[in-house]
Amino acid sequence: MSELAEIRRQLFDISLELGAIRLDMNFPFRWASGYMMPIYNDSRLLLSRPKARGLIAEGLELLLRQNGHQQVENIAGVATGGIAHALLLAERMQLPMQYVRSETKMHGLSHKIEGLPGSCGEAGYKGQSAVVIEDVISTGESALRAVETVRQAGAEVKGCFVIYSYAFSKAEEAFTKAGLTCRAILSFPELLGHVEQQNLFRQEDVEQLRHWHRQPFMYLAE
Ligand SMILES: O=P(O)(O)OC[C@H]1O[C@H](OP(=O)(O)OP(=O)(O)O)[C@H](O)[C@@H]1O
Ligand SMILES: O=C(O)c1cc(=O)[nH]c(=O)[nH]1
Repeated sequence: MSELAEIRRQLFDISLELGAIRLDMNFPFRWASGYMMPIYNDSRLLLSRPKARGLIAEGLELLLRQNGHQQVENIAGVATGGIAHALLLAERMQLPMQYVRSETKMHGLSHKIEGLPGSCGEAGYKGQSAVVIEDVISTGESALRAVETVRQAGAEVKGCFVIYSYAFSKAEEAFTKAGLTCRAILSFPELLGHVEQQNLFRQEDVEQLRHWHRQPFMYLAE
């Protein structure tokens, strides 16, 4: 088993043990995008386990290396879900870290990006490279908004790296349009493989989820 596959296996095990991944076909969860969906992954729960924190830092660094970005100069987390994960990676790689708010702060120093030294003006990154770290990718809108903010602040964004992605084609197309790759340690199709192999969900739930994933944005319209 590759190093990343082993990290993936352990992170799925911990997520399922913690109850971070929840299914409810009858009372769906409201997502940030407003859609009501039958599954929710609270990846923030992983932060409660030192073991998971280590695996996340290792997994993100491996993904960066696999994609040739080990020389990146900045790690930027998407607020709020991506902040802690970005910090874990920045600490491991001993790199500067920032986080990107969804809205500009309306008091204090009026920042949208926190952690940039100097005036944090439009060109705060001064042409340096950055990667954007997010916890979950559903539609990809939150991460791509942060990418745009980091670009506007003068960074060359090398890619987006995340803990868990639903791997929807809608998100993949949005990243392609933004000229960016998004790589995840864990994905929904891998989750289904993991739970099926270990018989962790009822087979009818697995089938329903597989069906849902083909046309997720039609879920309640069916
Ligand atoms: O790909 P998307 O469709 O944008 O959805 C994913 C986003 O949703 C969640 O954030 P949420 O807005 O719930 O806030 P939080 O990070 O502050 O918990 C998650 O942390 C991602 O940022
Ligand atoms: O799209 C979302 O809001 C979302 C989905 C999910 O599974 N987990 C999460 O934290 N956010």
